[in-house]
Amino acid sequence: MNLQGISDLSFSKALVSSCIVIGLSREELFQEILSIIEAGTDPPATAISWWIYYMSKYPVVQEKIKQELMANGITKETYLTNELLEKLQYVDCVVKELLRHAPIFSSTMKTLKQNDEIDGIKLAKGDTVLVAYYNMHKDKRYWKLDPIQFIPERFFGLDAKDKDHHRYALNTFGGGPRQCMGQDLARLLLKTMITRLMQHFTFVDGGPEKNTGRHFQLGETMKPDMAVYIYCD
Ligand code: HEM
Repeated sequence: MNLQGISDLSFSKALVSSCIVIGLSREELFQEILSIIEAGTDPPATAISWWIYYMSKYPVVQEKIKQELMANGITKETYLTNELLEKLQYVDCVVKELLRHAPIFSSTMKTLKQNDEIDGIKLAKGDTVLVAYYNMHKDKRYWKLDPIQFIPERFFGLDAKDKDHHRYALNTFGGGPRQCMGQDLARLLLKTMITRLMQHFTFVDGGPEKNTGRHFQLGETMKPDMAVYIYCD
């Protein structure tokens, strides 16, 4: 799609007014809108794919989510509200563990605005640093429970061993002024989708040969290589 392609759409006039107000060119504003649409669709969809993969490997987690839904009176017919979702603490931890575990974006790049030094390594203004989220999320130095395992309980309850993890050990949405602007929406979206899907389905492992969990890059994010059976509840 190019600018010409949207010139007849009704929001075209609003677009031009917005450009004037915020001081962006029409082209720049258009690119901003495109990046929000792209950033807002592919990453959550990838995250849900990974969640389905992990659920197929960890049936006990699915069972616990379903138990939490039942304990809160949530059935297939229940209309999900914010108040209801807020009660689902175990699902919260599943989302957190998913975002720790899944390599949706495995890293980000940052350019230094001033000279610095990290662990004795001298860095100069203008240097580019790769921040490897995925490595930090799986680094045994920062996690008390085995970081390779999918364990939502590490964040949950009185005995949550990794509740007070190093603040940078879990960094799915980046940091600083360019961190993900959609992170609250993404968490809400994931929690809602997980709850809805668990009301209706159970995911079963398609076997080690097809349901490998190896990741491959497609578009901007890392997708899972998976094959699961889906049973309607
Ligand atoms: C699970 C879902 C998501 C993940 C894992 C994710 C992750 C990220 C990451 C890692 C960055 C780069 C941060 C950095 O370099 O410091 C980013 C940027 C961004 N994200 Fe997300 N994101 C998700 C969902 C969303 C949603 C739902 C939206 C919008 C509706 C969104 C909008 C954006 C935008 C606009 C940026 C660029 C910010 C900038 O450059 O100033 N993201 N996201």
